[in-house]
Amino acid sequence: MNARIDVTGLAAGYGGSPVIRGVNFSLAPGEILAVLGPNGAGKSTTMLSLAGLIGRAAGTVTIDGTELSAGHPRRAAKQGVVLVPDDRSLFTTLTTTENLRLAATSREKVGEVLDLFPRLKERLKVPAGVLSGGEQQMLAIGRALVQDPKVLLIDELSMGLAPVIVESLLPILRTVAQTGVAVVLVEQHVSLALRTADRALVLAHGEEVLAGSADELLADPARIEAAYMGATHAA
Ligand SMILES: Nc1ncnc2c1ncn2[C@@H]1O[C@H](COP(=O)(O)OP(=O)(O)OP(=O)(O)O)[C@@H](O)[C@H]1O
Repeated sequence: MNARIDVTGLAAGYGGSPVIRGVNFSLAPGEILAVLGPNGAGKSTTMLSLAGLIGRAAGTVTIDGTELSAGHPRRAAKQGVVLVPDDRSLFTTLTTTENLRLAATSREKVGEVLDLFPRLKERLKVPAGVLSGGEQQMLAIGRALVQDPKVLLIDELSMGLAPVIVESLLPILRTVAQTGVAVVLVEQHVSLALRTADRALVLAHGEEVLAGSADELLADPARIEAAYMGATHAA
């Protein structure tokens, strides 16, 4: 496979104690991977480590074959790995336009994002803090996309949103992937995530306990349930 991101034996944690161990996956341009697992499984820790916000205790990560800098969020972003964090991290007193322009690599990128999210075009002069939850999530994803990512990491897109809003946002990730971006999606809504993704991996207690194609896993909910309980399966 022509990997856009290749993660091998990733371990990371906080204050010297590893939380995740032995996480492996490869993703080609245009693919979507769902990272699933129960609370505390290490999903966010995986994302924070890939984005350089916490260090790497072990393992290698490459982007288009080049080693990704560890523990340096700005360098990771320059290499094309951009995170939409679960708290969305918007500048709430700045307007939609200002949030996008501050992050953008070019004006064209802002235009592309506004074409992807027409709703934001109607809210350009509104402070981010006044937007609805769904609009804030569009803006958070937009802020990541204007940085022209090769790998887009999205932590809990559905956080605090009504299922109907989540259902309307997830297909946009497929549109983004079709431009060649590899998308890694951490999600609590298992079936929504599997319907959006090409492949999935399930973490439990910081380790990979199940991996497979999204279609395969959707067809076999008992395997997912067992994995959530921490049982290990062959891929
Ligand atoms: N800043 C931190 N310092 C110390 N331990 C942390 C920190 N953040 C998370 N942890 C611990 O790391 C483990 C994994 O947490 P993480 O947030 O990665 O899990 P998660 O799978 O994303 O869970 P959730 O779905 O609840 O967000 C948990 O035991 C958590 O308490």
